[in-house]
Amino acid sequence: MDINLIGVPIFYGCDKEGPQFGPDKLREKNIVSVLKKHNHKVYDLGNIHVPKVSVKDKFSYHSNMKYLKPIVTANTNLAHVVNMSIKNNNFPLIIGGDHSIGLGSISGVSSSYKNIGVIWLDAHADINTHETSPSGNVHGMPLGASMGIGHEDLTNLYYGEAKVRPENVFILGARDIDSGEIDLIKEKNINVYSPKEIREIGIENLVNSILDKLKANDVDAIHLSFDMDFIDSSYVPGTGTPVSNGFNVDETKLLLRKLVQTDMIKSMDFVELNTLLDEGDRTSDLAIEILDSVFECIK
Ligand SMILES: NC(=[NH2+])NCCC[C@H](N)C(=O)O
Ligand SMILES: [Mn+2]
Ligand SMILES: [Mn+2]
Repeated sequence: MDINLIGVPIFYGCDKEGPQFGPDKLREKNIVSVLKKHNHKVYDLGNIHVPKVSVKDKFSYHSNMKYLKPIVTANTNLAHVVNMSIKNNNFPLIIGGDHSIGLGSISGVSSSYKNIGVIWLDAHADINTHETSPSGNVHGMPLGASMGIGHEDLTNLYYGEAKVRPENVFILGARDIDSGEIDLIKEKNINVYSPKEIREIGIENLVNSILDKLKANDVDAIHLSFDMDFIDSSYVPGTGTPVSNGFNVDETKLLLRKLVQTDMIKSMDFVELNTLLDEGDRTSDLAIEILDSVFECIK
């Protein structure tokens, strides 16, 4: 596999400094050589430009979407790089940054395929809108916006259509869901599995059933979006919104490896590493360990 490493040094979506250092931290930890170990060619495309705006302008663009304008700009740039990466037959590995960048990634991926699936590994559902969000943080909105739900500045990103059909979205590991999101999950019949439900079904059974459903829906590629807070909070001090009752490290690796072994995953986000909150380099080292394990299984 020819991998394009794409960094997105942004924290505007979570309104907490730290995630912007994620891409360079992983480079410092030799992410490129770790990926190359598994016989991939790796091209580091560098970091997407993120416009600098002052904290004073947080609410200047919208009253319940903080830093909206620079988020839209950075994500539009990201979408185009991701689209070109796939058109050139590469595998884009997008390193965050906060999870607002899922919108740019998915917009780029969806331009390259007819009908994509999205598997979102996260303690959160990230389907809030400006109307339901309790925080005004855009990193809680990208998956909803990708399905065409929310404010038009987000839903029209890169091109003016929904990027993924709700029936092709699978949220795994969710255990901290806001009330507006619960309503939306019911209304749109979105597939959500908590860690407890995944353990009951079994990791392998779940992956098989997701793949069967996506194939029945005629999906031609799957985008995998991995939020570090998917993992239980006891293992990931270096993430902005940690949640307990998550998977341990081995379960996480097993799930990710089973997912990529389907050969349907054609792009991946890795987000919400906050180096400023980390205990030493514990979470950064774990990030490397997980990516090492995942890319060992990608052909
Ligand atoms: N990508 C994340 N870590 N998202 C956390 C979202 C938290 C909360 N649901 C909100 O919308 O504010
Ligand atoms: Mn998230
Ligand atoms: Mn999350």
